[in-house]
Amino acid sequence: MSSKPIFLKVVLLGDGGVGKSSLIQRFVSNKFDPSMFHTIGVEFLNKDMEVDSNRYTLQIWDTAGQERFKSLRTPFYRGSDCCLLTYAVDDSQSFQNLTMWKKEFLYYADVKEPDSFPFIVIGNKVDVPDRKVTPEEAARWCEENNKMPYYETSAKDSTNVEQAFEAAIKRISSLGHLSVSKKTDYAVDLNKKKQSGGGCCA
Ligand SMILES: Nc1nc2c(ncn2[C@@H]2O[C@H](COP(=O)(O)OP(=O)(O)OP(=O)(O)O)[C@@H](O)[C@H]2O)c(=O)[nH]1
Repeated sequence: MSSKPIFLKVVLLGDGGVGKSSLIQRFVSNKFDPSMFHTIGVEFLNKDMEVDSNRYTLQIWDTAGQERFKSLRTPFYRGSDCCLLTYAVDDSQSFQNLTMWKKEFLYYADVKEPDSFPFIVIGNKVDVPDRKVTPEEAARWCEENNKMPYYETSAKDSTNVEQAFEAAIKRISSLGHLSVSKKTDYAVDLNKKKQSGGGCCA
């Protein structure tokens, strides 16, 4: 096992309300809050993980999906090792917007080689019975977009949440992105900034 954890910056993008904050909360704290409020700007949380006998520190950035917060989130895309494009399976529009989210990320993160950048696609809220996006549709989109790995998750009941983050690490590794020297100290610690009352970092 490696002695020092490998640091990776992971960013979640997707429409407002698809469950990005909830997925992160489930992954980091194993909790689910049904009254989660919209994120303003960005925030991040760290989580240590072991995959294939290597230790990692994931710095997971939660971004505000609502359009009005675009200028607050885009400065934080740079330096990302992986982007988790997230939609909700009961919200067709959020699935259709994946192409927009991918473009936004590639542009503002200033990715030089888009075809080999590690993306993962997450279809969240799979616990909801009334789904609007089929797994086949999602798989097709992923296939057409450099064969991005695809996970259907539920932050509510924990389905596939850990697996999706593990897949992110494996995707980074398989696309050869682990060779970049990693620093643990460059990110600014931002306070929670939910509309529910936390400080705002915008
Ligand atoms: N049924 C169900 N509800 C979920 C799930 N994940 C999130 N939710 C609910 O969906 C709503 C929005 O969740 P958030 O995590 O705030 O969504 P977000 O993508 O972070 O939204 P923004 O901060 O606006 O970008 C909340 O009421 C959550 O409780 C899930 O897996 N299943």
